[in-house]
Amino acid sequence: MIEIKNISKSFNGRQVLHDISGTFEKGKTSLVIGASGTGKSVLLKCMLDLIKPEEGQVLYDGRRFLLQEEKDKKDIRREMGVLFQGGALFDSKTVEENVRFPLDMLTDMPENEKRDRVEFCLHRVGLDGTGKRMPSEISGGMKKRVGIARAIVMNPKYLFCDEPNSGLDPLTAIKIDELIKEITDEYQITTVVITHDMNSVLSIGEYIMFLYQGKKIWEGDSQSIMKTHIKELDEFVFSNHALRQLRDGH
Ligand SMILES: Nc1ncnc2c1ncn2[C@@H]1O[C@H](COP(=O)(O)OP(=O)(O)OP(=O)(O)O)[C@@H](O)[C@H]1O
Repeated sequence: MIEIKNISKSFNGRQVLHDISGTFEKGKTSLVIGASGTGKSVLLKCMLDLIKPEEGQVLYDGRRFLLQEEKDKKDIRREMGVLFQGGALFDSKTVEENVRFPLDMLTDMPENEKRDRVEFCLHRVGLDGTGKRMPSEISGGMKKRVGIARAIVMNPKYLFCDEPNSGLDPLTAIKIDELIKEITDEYQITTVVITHDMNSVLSIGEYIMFLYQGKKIWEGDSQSIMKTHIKELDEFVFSNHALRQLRDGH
């Protein structure tokens, strides 16, 4: 479980996050949604301690993460997997080398165990037999899968996915969503997904935090957000009437 408590952040005197609190539960896929520029990525970076908020704390299974000594953060950092926006693969490394990178950096696991773990993770994301290929030789959806394999290679307790569907066609996006949800459920990970994809809201949002202009204006599950906040979602998040069409069955 991840708890965020009263996170506030400003840049150059302009407040971009206002007193955000919420709880992301173990074994659930939680979404943070909102229009462009509303503070989703800044919130994620605060949770990862890549940006320092002026106020607030993040607790990982009760363990305070912000403002701790670096040595105290190390254990929690090793329990995190991150799927960065755009995948962030190393272009000069093969698929296999990309996935094993965290094992090389953070563990002294024997070579054969590393090989087995990489093979297992590639298998789990449906990429058997692609280990020797270069990122330039695989599709966008496959790159996301490699990113997911790398994010889970350390067997994380916490998984963060920043816009996992960006740049994907709708069908591939649904498959990536399903994979994230399956993995979350199977390994009982606490997963936080930043998205503006309405299909994700409908299909995988077990808990949704809805941000607007740096404030949390709503939280709950996908059923109730569809019932009670359709107008705000349409206007502030998607701006394209697509949700209304879905709701009305067009
Ligand atoms: N390092 C920074 N310095 C100054 N302002 C920043 C910085 N990072 C983000 N901001 C500002 O904070 C606000 C929130 O940005 P953020 O990237 O979190 O939005 P977002 O909701 O993730 O948007 P998008 O969906 O487009 O990625 C924006 O106004 C942005 O310009």
